[in-house]
Amino acid sequence: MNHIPIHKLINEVNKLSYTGIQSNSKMVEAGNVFVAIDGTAVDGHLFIKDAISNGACAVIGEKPLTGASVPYFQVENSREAIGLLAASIYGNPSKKHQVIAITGTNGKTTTSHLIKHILNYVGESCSLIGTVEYEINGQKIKSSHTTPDALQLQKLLFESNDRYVVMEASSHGLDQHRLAGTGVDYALFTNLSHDHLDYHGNMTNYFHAKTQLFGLLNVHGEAIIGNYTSWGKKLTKLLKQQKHVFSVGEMGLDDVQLLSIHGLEVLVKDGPNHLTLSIPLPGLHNIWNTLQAYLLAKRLGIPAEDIVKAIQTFPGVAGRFEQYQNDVKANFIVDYAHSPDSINYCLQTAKELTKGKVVHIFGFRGQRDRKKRLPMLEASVEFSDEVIITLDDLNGESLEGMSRDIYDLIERVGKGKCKVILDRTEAIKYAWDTSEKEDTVLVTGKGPECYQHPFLLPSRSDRETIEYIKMLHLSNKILD
Ligand SMILES: CC(=O)N[C@H]1[C@@H](OP(=O)(O)OP(=O)(O)OC[C@H]2O[C@@H](n3ccc(=O)[nH]c3=O)[C@H](O)[C@@H]2O)O[C@H](CO)[C@@H](O)[C@@H]1O[C@H](C)C(=O)N[C@@H](C)C(=O)N[C@H](CCC(=O)O)C(=O)O
Ligand SMILES: Nc1ncnc2c1ncn2[C@@H]1O[C@H](COP(=O)(O)OP(=O)(O)OP(=O)(O)O)[C@@H](O)[C@H]1O
Repeated sequence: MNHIPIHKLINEVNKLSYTGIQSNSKMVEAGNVFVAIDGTAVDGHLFIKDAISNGACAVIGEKPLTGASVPYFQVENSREAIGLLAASIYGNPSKKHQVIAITGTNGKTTTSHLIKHILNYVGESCSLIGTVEYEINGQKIKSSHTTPDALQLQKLLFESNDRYVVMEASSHGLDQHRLAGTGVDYALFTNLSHDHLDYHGNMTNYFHAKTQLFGLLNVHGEAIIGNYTSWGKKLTKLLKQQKHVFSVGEMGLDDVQLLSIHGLEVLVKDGPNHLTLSIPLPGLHNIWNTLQAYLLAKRLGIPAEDIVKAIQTFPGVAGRFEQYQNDVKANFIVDYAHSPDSINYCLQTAKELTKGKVVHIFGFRGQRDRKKRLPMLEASVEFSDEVIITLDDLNGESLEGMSRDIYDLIERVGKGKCKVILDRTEAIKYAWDTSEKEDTVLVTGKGPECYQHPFLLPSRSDRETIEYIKMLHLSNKILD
């Protein structure tokens, strides 16, 4: 246990041999060390007795304990202790990789996929750990969390034989020390805007959680900051004294400076050089994501011309401004936006691409940051011609409560533009039926992911619904 800072040790031991670590008493097996976590829902210290009766040979926790029948290590932070212990058990696996970790409210997934694509393009192997999936040694694994818990993360790092690991560091993950014991070589910050305040309480705490990533940087590690928001500028200022900081932005001081935009091409200044980059996905937000991936790749030593070519061949990410064009009806776009800022960016992008009207279909995720519902609707009303409010996952929130909230918000900021169709598939069908060829329908929510509850049409995701309606149309069936 000499790799974790121990405050107090009860029932001293000379040498402890153990068979594994567990933070859930129900999963403890003979010889495991049980780590008690004072969690967001329950206090794991309440389950110490259960863990011991299930065979725990030692316990780690934060709170004073008397009368334990096994050694008890009292530490400052149990979640951090798990990470440090797991890293040590697996032989500090982050050291065998170049670890690139990305944080920020939006853009983590897109930027991480871009980076992996560039690395693969130049023949490097790269693991990916993030929202859509984990990919280790070329094998895809279903993702449970954007940032896996400390035990799983260290296991993935251990199993990976890839030279590079690019991972998303969510604010929950950082706050819960899921990266403890991970040395980071490159830490990226994309942006910060209103999200997850149900967990963090306010923007200052949320920002603070994000900044923790930079404390994990190795001595020669580099910070790559999106300097295009006020939070990015604040972070640059904060880190500039002690870290190697590089930035993308609109100012002369930025290492990669955006000079001008010409459709899907941008002119940028990279040090003394000017170059033109083709941006593989529409929208200003994707310009920033691409420039950040470009700068990171430059810092890795990849020649600019290779990066430019790699970016041109980027296929995009499922559900991130994914377009479904057809010959008869509107252009449908499915997007993962679920914050006011991302809705803003997506709708403005859709508007720029559309000759006709822009219709926005979305809902509010149940049991998540209720304070973002109003600014989400405000953004939607401001940038679209028609808004259709529907359901997202309720996550246990009552349908009555959600409906009440929807109608209250429409009453406040709807400006006569909003229509409510609670069945998500019906909402999409309505937009299909009423749209014209020159219109755009933006459907935001879970992108390619399935919704929890079934809707009227036999499809589980927005993508499936659009494909189903298109198929119905093509086969000329009439749906009542
Ligand atoms: C709110 C939140 O983030 N919770 C995460 C947190 O749970 P927790 O430790 O606080 O759990 P808890 O239920 O309070 O229990 C406390 C402790 O008691 C233990 N226990 C409990 C019961 C028992 O009988 N015995 C026992 O030992 C539990 O195992 C736990 O160790 O730590 C767990 C281990 O890392 C996570 O699995 C869990 O994620 C939950 C499932 C979750 O949904 N998290 C989401 C919000 C999340 O993390 N999302 C971000 C992305 C966000 C985004 O950008 O969109 C992510 O990285 O995925
Ligand atoms: N740089 C950006 N700035 C603002 N919005 C963005 C940016 N990049 C992407 N978005 C928007 O946010 C959505 C989610 O993007 P992405 O999945 O890349 O971000 P993320 O940080 O991984 O999100 P999450 O944590 O919710 O998984 C996109 O579908 C798009 O609408």
